Amino acid sequence: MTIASNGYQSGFGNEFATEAVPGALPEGRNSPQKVAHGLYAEQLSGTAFTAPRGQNRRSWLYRIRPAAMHGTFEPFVPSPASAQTFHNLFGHEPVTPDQLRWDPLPLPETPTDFVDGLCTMAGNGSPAAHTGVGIHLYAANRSMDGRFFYDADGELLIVPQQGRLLLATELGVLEVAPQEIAVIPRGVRFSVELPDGPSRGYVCENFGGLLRLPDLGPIGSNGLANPRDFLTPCAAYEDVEGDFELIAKFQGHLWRAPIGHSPLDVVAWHGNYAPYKYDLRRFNAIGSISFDHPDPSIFTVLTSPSEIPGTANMDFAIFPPRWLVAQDTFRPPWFHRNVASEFMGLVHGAYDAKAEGFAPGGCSLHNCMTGHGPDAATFAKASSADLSKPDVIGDTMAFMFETRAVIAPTRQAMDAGHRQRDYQACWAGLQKHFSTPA
Ligand SMILES: O=C(O)Cc1cc(O)ccc1O
Ligand SMILES: [Fe+2]
Repeated sequence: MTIASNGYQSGFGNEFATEAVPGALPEGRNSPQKVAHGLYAEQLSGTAFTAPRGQNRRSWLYRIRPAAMHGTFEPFVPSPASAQTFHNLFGHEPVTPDQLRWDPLPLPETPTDFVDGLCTMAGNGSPAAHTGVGIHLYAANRSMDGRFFYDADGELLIVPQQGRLLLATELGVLEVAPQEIAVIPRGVRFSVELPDGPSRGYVCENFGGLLRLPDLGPIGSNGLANPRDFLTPCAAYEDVEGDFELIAKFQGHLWRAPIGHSPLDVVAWHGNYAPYKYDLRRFNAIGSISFDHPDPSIFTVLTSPSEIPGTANMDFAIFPPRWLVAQDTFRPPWFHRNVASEFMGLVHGAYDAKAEGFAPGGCSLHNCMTGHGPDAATFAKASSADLSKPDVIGDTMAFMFETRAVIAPTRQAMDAGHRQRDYQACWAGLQKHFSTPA
């Protein structure tokens, strides 16, 4: 099953209007007595009805059958019937303050689609509390076939690391390649195809405030991720019947229901609650042109606000290619401890704070007040680098999910064979250089 893409519309959070069949969108009203072409009208709300206008998100869908039409949900049993690895089972045991790092999740050897291939690494908060995040990896080798998924627990920020994803959603088709990201709003049904075969990446499941562009403050009206570079699909649908499966993630657990038709049957829609994608290479990186390495908030692509102004539920920041020109400055990230907690991944190339051991597809976790920073090799090199020349970090794309709450690793992440149990050794070679002056 493949739905052809009908292209994209540009802009972040716009009031989009799109129809795959001319005349399918009602004019001047949302819910006429009879919708054109015999379609059903359905509202999909992503925020409270009464959320302030600037944050209110909803879309009107004109579809072949309403979303209510499916069989009874029962607990989803994965196939092969191994343990369910996609869940929100974090925060129930003591969290180590150690620095943690993992090699890439191995690609599967048995047939595994996107939903089967999700593996929860860490998280905080809960879907019930509408705060926090679930952090997952995926590794898959086949397209979802007759299977559709939605996440009622949060929006999904998907960061492919290997292989493109074709995300066929109710609101249209997104093609997302490594170095691009996609966001699927809470509740939107979709199916994932893998045009490049074995694929893997990262997913942040955001239980909290919807991702938005950060304020720019003194930066001004342009810069960082520019709104027009966000792409939302035009309406595209399929009209197919069959013996299909609808999988829901609801309150931390997976459920399945039979469904006799494809739920990707939205012929037209309008509104501002819709999936989108963004090419991280379009990020306008801004940094120091005098001295000192800035805080990484300067690289925020999207932020999920909390109820405390300036203290995000989750910030999605990237470390893209850029020039380093700062003078009399240790140019890579400094040693630091933060109140915030940091889960990092690497999509491409090498990361400037870690000379070795942080591989594309790998990830690390540095929690609240846990000391971290450049490894010994990076420190030695940068402390004696020639600062009379600018440095270019050309071939890189790292990212961070930074949260205000501690990110608790799951038991399966702690026990995983790909966890680097010797990670702390990367700082062991840092020498003592000081001796008290006589
Ligand atoms: O720990 C990290 O590597 C992420 C990070 C990067 C940076 O440039 C400044 C602070 C920070 O936490
Ligand atoms: Fe850090």
